[in-house]
Amino acid sequence: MAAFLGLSEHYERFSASGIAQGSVALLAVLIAAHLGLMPLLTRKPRFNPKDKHCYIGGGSEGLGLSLACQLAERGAHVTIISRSQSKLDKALELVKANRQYPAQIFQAYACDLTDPSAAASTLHTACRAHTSSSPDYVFACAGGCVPGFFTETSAAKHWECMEWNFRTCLNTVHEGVKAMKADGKRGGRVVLTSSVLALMSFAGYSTYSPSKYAIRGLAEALRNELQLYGISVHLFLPATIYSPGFENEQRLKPEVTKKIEGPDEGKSPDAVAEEMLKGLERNDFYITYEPVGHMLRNSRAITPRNNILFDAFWSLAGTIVFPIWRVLSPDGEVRKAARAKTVK
Ligand SMILES: NC(=O)C1=CN([C@@H]2O[C@H](COP(=O)(O)OP(=O)(O)OC[C@H]3O[C@@H](n4cnc5c(N)ncnc54)[C@H](OP(=O)(O)O)[C@@H]3O)[C@@H](O)[C@H]2O)C=CC1
Ligand SMILES: CCCCCCCCCCCCCCCC(=O)[C@@H](N)CO
Repeated sequence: MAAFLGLSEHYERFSASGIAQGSVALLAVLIAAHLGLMPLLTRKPRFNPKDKHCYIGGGSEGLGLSLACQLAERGAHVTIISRSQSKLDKALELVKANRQYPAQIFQAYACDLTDPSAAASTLHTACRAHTSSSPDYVFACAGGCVPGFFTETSAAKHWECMEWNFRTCLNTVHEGVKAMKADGKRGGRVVLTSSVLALMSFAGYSTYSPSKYAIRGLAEALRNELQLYGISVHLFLPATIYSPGFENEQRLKPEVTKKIEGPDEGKSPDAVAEEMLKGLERNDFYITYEPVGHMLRNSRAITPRNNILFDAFWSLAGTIVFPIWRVLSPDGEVRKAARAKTVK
């Protein structure tokens, strides 16, 4: 066909040229990146909580408490925060039961993390028991869900849910990162708890999903920016967790919402906390642990396409273009700035 069109000569010249060889090399790099080989080339410090100060916002129940116990079991110093002192007292006993060695420090502080100044003073107080004035790993787990139909939920309640999830996360992480930066601590980690409902949403979650999408947005910006200080950022995206919080939300949940999320099996807080730790060991940025999460993380989920054909093309183009651009521009520029120490 090419010969018929008189193109064979052009083809031979093209294939011998640097452009063709360069393209093949670029394609090979792309495929390697997509196979997940890039992390092998850019080695990050391994996640090991032993002897580390792990600071958990929302650690007296559910996911945060399970996480606190598992971190204690792995030899970490653990601080848990929540609003209610009575829940904290009970929780701290459970955390202490996982002690591995006498010098492990376990603390619990009552604080409403929606309040930025209370969040700040609590973090600094917790660090006083330690040699370093910043925690090593910060986990933002506080929050919850008030499902309901959009118009049947007051605008004030919508905003309250935003504060409950986004503000508690923001305040915890903001203070933790400022302290790490002031200490010049590298190798710190920040884990933001969002939900699979930050990758798709449907009826009943108009109060909740926006706050979880906001956390996802924060994680995206911080993953890039905190390379300035050598801090890794992770976004945890769990599906249903059978926690005390979930029992409350079930009482308010419209039937239609229950039907839609019916196929989701759900897991215990212990099992979900274990999945978070596995994700941290893999050094994943978006941590998902079941097929629904993996599919949502890699697709446009239930968002309708404008045009199936064009959108399939743009989807493929984006999958190729953005990972390259990320390395060259956002990550490249931030790392360059970090090396040049131009950032104050
Ligand atoms: N359960 C689920 O199906 C899912 C949950 N998630 C998310 O995972 C996280 C944990 O959920 P889950 O384990 O179910 O939650 P729980 O309600 O079981 O526990 C939440 C914890 O956060 C604390 N907390 C809540 N609000 C505040 C606040 N303002 N300041 C300080 N501490 C607070 C609670 O203590 P206290 O009340 O004493 O303050 C408690 O210790 C949440 O962010 C949730 O949105 C994500 C996906 C699914
Ligand atoms: C054949 C098709 C298979 C696809 C199945 C899709 C199942 C939908 C899963 C929705 C899961 C929603 C979890 C909500 C978690 C959460 O954040 C709330 N509980 C708030 O706390």
